[in-house]
Amino acid sequence: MFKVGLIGCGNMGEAIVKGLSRKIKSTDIIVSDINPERVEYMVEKYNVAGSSSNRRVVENSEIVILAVKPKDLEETVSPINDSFKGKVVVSVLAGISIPKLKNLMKDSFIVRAMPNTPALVGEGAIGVSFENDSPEIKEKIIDLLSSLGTVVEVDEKLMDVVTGLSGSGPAYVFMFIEGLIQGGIKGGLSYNQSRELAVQTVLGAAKMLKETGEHPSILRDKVSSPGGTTIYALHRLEEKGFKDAVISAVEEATKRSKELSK
Ligand SMILES: NC(=O)C1=CN([C@@H]2O[C@H](COP(=O)(O)OP(=O)(O)OC[C@H]3O[C@@H](n4cnc5c(N)ncnc54)[C@H](O)[C@@H]3O)[C@@H](O)[C@H]2O)C=CC1
Ligand SMILES: O=C(O)[C@@H]1CCC=N1
Repeated sequence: MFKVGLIGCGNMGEAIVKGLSRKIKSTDIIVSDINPERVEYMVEKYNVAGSSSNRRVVENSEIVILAVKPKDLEETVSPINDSFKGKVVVSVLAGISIPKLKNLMKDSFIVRAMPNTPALVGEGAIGVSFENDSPEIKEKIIDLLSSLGTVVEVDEKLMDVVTGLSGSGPAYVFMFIEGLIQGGIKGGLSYNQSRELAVQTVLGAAKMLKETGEHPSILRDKVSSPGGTTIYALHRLEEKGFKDAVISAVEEATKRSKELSK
């Protein structure tokens, strides 16, 4: 019996497997995908077990992680729904509610998680909701998911916001970093110099927030010397509606997650 079976070896599935292999032996993980090349790649790269059969993955695993796209959920689960009996199923599918999952896999325990791709380097942000308050299962799943990064339990009603904030959030940060890099290049730095400086600036700022617990506005003020460069840049960002754009981005992704759940 494998500790974890994962169905769907795409971007998120790979990040999850990479993250989990920090906590459990890769030989305790089995994966499947309709694309045999993805299974082969995962077996080669992460030394996990692989199968062409979703049923085999489910029947031979204690915990089953679903990492297919929302549109593929029914065709993935319906043909093998009897195999989920007695299993703990962790779904990472955006917008798919616990009741909807329970309806498809009646005799299993449903966990809904919203990770993000930094799970690949063990620095993910993972929102998690449980179908009920079973302490044993909660402890086991939170311990397992903690290998992917920081786990935050939320009421399932807020899972769409988690998706909009941290599920999709890495993409917003990548776009911001791209802008920093292009700003550096515009000023004459090489791509590599700009990339190095931009990535470390974002990493450093996030680490400061994490370690000081300070409000972002306090740390932002500490950079803004009176009459200096930063306040001019911040004024420009306000003129361009930077913060409003970020808030709207989270709102739009949240809205889309709600639409996916219809
Ligand atoms: N990419 C991300 O940053 C995040 C994705 N998610 C969720 O993770 C899920 C997967 O997203 P991605 O990895 O980005 O998509 P993806 O398209 O990269 O991966 C999905 C995989 O599922 C496989 N698949 C499709 N139907 C299947 C079936 N019937 N049986 C077995 N495998 C099947 C596909 O071949 C593909 O490899 C989605 O539900 C998404 O909402 C959640 C958080 C973050
Ligand atoms: O874009 C998506 O639908 C998935 C869910 C959160 C991040 N990627």
